[in-house]
Amino acid sequence: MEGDGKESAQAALLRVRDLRSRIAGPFSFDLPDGECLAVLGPSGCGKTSLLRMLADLDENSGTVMLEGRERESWEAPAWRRQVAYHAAEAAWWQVRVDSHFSAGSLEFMREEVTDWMAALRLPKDLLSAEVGRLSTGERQRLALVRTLVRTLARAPAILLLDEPTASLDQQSVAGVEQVLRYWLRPGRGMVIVTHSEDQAGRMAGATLRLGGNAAGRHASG
Ligand SMILES: Nc1ncnc2c1ncn2[C@@H]1O[C@H](COP(=O)(O)OP(=O)(O)OP(=O)(O)O)[C@@H](O)[C@H]1O
Repeated sequence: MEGDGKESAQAALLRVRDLRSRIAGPFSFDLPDGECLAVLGPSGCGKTSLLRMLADLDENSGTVMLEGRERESWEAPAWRRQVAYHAAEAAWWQVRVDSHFSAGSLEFMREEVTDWMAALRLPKDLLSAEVGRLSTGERQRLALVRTLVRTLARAPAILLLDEPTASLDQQSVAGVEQVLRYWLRPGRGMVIVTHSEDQAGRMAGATLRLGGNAAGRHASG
């Protein structure tokens, strides 16, 4: 995996060149099909900004291509369905957990959701629980289930994960990583922001290290 205009040996699922906003970048890298890129760097260096630009949630310039197709040729809602941003702190706006899933999706994806809940060490009845009674860690893991359900029927699909295990215990971290590894397969790619070198080593084929001034550059394998 590399940036800087050179062709990567493996076809890039996501290609990023000179992506920047007024606060972060420029960023250039290739994400090969079926791979995970870890983004590391000190607080405030622009990691969240990078993910939000990739998802086209914040104003940005530069080139982003998915499967060789420029982002500008996608309708914005279609792009955000294929390139899903998973925030460090997910928003919950309904009383019950299951009200946050689109109609029928939990039933349709029952098998996968059951597997994920088990791997994430979440009792199945939490899906019908009230959000207000959940612990922080339960909310965090349920938010991941929500994001995964959103992406499951998409191809290609990119998952942009902002510190998905930030406040979790070791067993829950292992569960999240297991679920993410299961999710990653041909036609999919993942960018994970983490403060853990160990997690980057376990999850990612390449690492993008950002400097301290929101100016990061190229991925190194
Ligand atoms: N809307 C905004 N307007 C101005 N500055 C912003 C805005 N959003 C973020 N910033 C600044 O841009 C820089 C990068 O923020 P960003 O959230 O991307 O950092 P980060 O690397 O994800 O940090 P952390 O590890 O603490 O989550 C920070 O200095 C932040 O204060």
